[in-house]
Amino acid sequence: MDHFGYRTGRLYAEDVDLSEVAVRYGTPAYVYSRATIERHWRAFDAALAGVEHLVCYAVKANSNLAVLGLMARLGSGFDIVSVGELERVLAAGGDASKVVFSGVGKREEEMRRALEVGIRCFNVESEPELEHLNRIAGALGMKAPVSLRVNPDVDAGTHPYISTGLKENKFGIDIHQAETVYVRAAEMPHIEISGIDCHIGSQITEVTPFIDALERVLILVDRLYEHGITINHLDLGGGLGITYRDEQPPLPGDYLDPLLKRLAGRGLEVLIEPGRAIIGNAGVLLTRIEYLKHTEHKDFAIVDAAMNDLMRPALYNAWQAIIPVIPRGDIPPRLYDIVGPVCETGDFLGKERELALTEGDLLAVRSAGAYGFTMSSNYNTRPRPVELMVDGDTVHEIRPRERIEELFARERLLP
Ligand SMILES: Cc1ncc(COP(=O)(O)O)c(C=O)c1O
Ligand SMILES: N[C@@H](CCCC[NH3+])C(=O)O
Repeated sequence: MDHFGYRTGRLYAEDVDLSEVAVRYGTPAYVYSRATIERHWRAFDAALAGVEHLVCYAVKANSNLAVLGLMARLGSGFDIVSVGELERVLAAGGDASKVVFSGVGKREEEMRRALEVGIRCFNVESEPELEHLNRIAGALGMKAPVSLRVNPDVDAGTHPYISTGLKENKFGIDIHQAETVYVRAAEMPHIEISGIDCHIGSQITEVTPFIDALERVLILVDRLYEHGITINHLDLGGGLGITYRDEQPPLPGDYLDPLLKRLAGRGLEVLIEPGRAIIGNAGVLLTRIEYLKHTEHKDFAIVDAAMNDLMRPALYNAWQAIIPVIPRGDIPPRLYDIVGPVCETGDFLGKERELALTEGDLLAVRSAGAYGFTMSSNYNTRPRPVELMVDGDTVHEIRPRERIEELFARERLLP
């Protein structure tokens, strides 16, 4: 459930008319809804209310400081993959002791900074990384809290580019090797084993892969007890999908209940790392039609947003709903490819969409809150869009549109 919908023939975010937003702030523009973000976060938190838990929002999904600040005020934890994300969390008022650090390639300075600020846990993804962390923590005279991210070899049934829990993926430690690595970790003087972590992929719309992964992880937990290794927390990762088109992913409670049942009586704290399911449907990308181009074979709506602003369609052939901000009934619909101005054939936001359009009309690309702005670029020297947060009837400009001069301000001519 989100807070976007039509009122008197116009698309609103909460109590704000998006056609007015487009006039005031220009297009393209990312618009997020605070009420939607908070509702989604609370749904995860409530689903875990019966156990000790921490919802660690996956910062990569949308890392604007205003978004992170909302999470911090809700008491959220954070899943980060770089020191850059860590600094954002801290700048937004996030609590370092609620941060978990994932990622296959953590650099030395990143580990050091994370240790210094006292993060909750490192999700270690390989044995060399573990050894490295042990050395760095030792040099600082500290112990690093660790969970190993295990790769359970489970098919998450998602796009191959966003599946992470298959044995051929680069992520995590093969579940069959994890026992040995845990035993080694237990012998390392500057490593403190805290938990076990498992993230199998993104945009997962069934519960079964999560259950399969958990069952494999629990076998490992039992074997670790036999070695005298105690696990305090279980990090179930993120990955719950959203409705882009007609997918019907489980609600947070329906996804977590069967997992909690399998954990009953174990006394493990539960961590989760949702990103997309919190922020994905809490954002839209507003764009205006520059030209309608009719060829013998196709009709194109050329809009002012492009693949550099929203990369998912080009990168994954992802389908995201594209709807008019002010639907019109005065002309018949046609099948349009909605394309941007970038010089790439892959620069499309949607293909073969049935829409009634004229030049100057506004469109909203839905489900753009997650992996939208964070994956954007300046390709073709295009300033990235303004980001706006709607809160009731108020609009906050949470990142102004970039200015062209800023894009090359750090570059230098040769002498
Ligand atoms: C380690 C880790 N945790 C959490 C997430 C968040 O995933 P999602 O946005 O699908 O919930 C990701 C991204 O897939 C990830 O790599
Ligand atoms: N960027 C991907 C999700 C990747 C998740 C990161 N592990 C998407 O837009 O669907």
